Amino acid sequence: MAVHFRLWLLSAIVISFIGSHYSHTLLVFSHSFLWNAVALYLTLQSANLIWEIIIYPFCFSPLRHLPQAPGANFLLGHYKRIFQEPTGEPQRDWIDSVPNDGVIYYRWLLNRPRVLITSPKALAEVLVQRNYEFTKPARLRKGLGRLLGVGILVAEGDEHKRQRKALMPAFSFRHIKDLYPIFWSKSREMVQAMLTTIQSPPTPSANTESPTTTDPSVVEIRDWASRATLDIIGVAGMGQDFHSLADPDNELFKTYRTIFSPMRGRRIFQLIMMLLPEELLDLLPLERNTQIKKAIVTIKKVAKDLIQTKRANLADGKARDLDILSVAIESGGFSDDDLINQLMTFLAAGHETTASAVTWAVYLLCKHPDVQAKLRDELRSSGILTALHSASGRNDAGEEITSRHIDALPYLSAVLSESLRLFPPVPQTLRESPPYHTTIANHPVPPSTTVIISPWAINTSYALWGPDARAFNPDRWLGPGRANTGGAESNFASTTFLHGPRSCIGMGFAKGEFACLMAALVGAFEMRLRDEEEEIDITGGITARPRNGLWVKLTPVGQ
Ligand code: HEM
Repeated sequence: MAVHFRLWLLSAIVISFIGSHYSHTLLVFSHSFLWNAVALYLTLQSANLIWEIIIYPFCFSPLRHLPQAPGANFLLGHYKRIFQEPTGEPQRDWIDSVPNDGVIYYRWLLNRPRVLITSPKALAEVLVQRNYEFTKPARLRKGLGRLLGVGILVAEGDEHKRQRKALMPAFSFRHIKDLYPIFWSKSREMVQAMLTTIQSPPTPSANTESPTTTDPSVVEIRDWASRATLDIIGVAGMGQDFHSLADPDNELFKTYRTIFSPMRGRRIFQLIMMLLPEELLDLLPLERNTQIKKAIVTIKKVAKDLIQTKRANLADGKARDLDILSVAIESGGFSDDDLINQLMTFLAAGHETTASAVTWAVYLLCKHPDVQAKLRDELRSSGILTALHSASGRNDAGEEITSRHIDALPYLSAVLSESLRLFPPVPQTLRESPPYHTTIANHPVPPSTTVIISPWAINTSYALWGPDARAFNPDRWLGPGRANTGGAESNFASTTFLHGPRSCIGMGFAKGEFACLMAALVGAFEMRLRDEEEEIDITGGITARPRNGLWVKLTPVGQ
């Protein structure tokens, strides 16, 4: 759009200039260069819009021959559904209802093209074989970079490869396994703090966002999960405890809560973001802009302090750590500004996602009390409950809980895999085809077309998961050879963490902390929804969440 704008403006100026100096037949307003240029620019721009919105999509685009989602409007495309429904929901429907062989075509507002990837083969092509050809769209990079830092999440090509290589040691298999005692001790801290809260009279800061709750045993799960995961990424990823579990008024936590909370008019804001030139968007006097600018100052300050402390520790010759920050500093590949950006990325990407996973797992367990009870039985017979409830935090054998104990719980693993399948915390992500004509699954795709990867849709596709694709069935992950596949034929049937060189670098970290947090929650409490009949309204930008939070009634259980 920006290129076209400049191109048309330049053409109008050049034609007006030639007209006013050499050939008056080119002029509409014979005596004014300026008016002539304006008239020409508007004409060219209108012609271009008619071409882009109507003529090209309906008469020339090769995408018009692809299987198409039904119900499009002449000008709005499929945008009405996309606007009204939770992220990924229309795609979840289309993937099952539109016969296709790897891709589906639909149209965003003003018929902007979208190619939805549906088959494992096409996913492998875009995410693995040709990963660096299909980049993140510039607008997405700018939007993410603004909030999450210009770090590994938004880097492309060789720069991405370099950053990933430098950071990988912090995510090695062995190192992640060594972090389990931290995950477990924070999980215990969380349930102990919850226990204290539900046993004391309600206060505004204990049951946050709870204007209506009078029952102290009802808590908002997402809030607690976010505090726990923020503390975990602090301790395990950066060597510093933010203490947001102990102090819900912690500034960093409150900052993230503000920027990640579902905001009024989010869809409208997103729409403005997509349509306005980025430079203009930043200048608008919107409350959201003010919030983000304030948040960035706070987060950058925290990141800067972390770097200074870590550098001082390293200079004092204190023991070398393998946390993300130490690894990044010691790689020597990042300036201080780069480090701040990486920390911003890991702080946000590393806690909001897992908090979302915990929220949805608790939701599913409330909806399926039989599964919840069976899981608690497994935890009890493994000795985890003893460790959870004992003052020392050790099990009957006097051991502290490590990856060896958590990884030996097949039903826990099955429940979590099934929950991550049905409610992937990142419901959708985008790519852009290269700036030349290409193909996906042998179908022609025009330059710079937006490509949609929808874990929300793929993970519940009937074609990939069979007739019970949308049911909560942890048992599908049990039995020989099923622990990693859930019985699906392809690894690409689940895209919760994506695949390939840009898959989630924190997957092992996330799975470890998720398992510990859920083991502690289920071990400590019997959980029921506050309103059993309430339909959950899903919202979310980067991560999916219940619009009004997840309010759960907790009843403490013994060993
Ligand atoms: C259940 C929890 C999580 C889920 C579902 C999740 C999901 C994802 C997904 C889908 C992506 C790819 C985004 C894209 O390319 O469009 C991603 C990337 C990433 N995630 Fe996670 N994530 C989780 C937890 C974490 C944690 C705990 C960390 C850090 C400790 C982390 C750090 C990152 C980073 C740095 C990237 C960018 C990787 C790259 O581009 O090379 N994530 N995550």
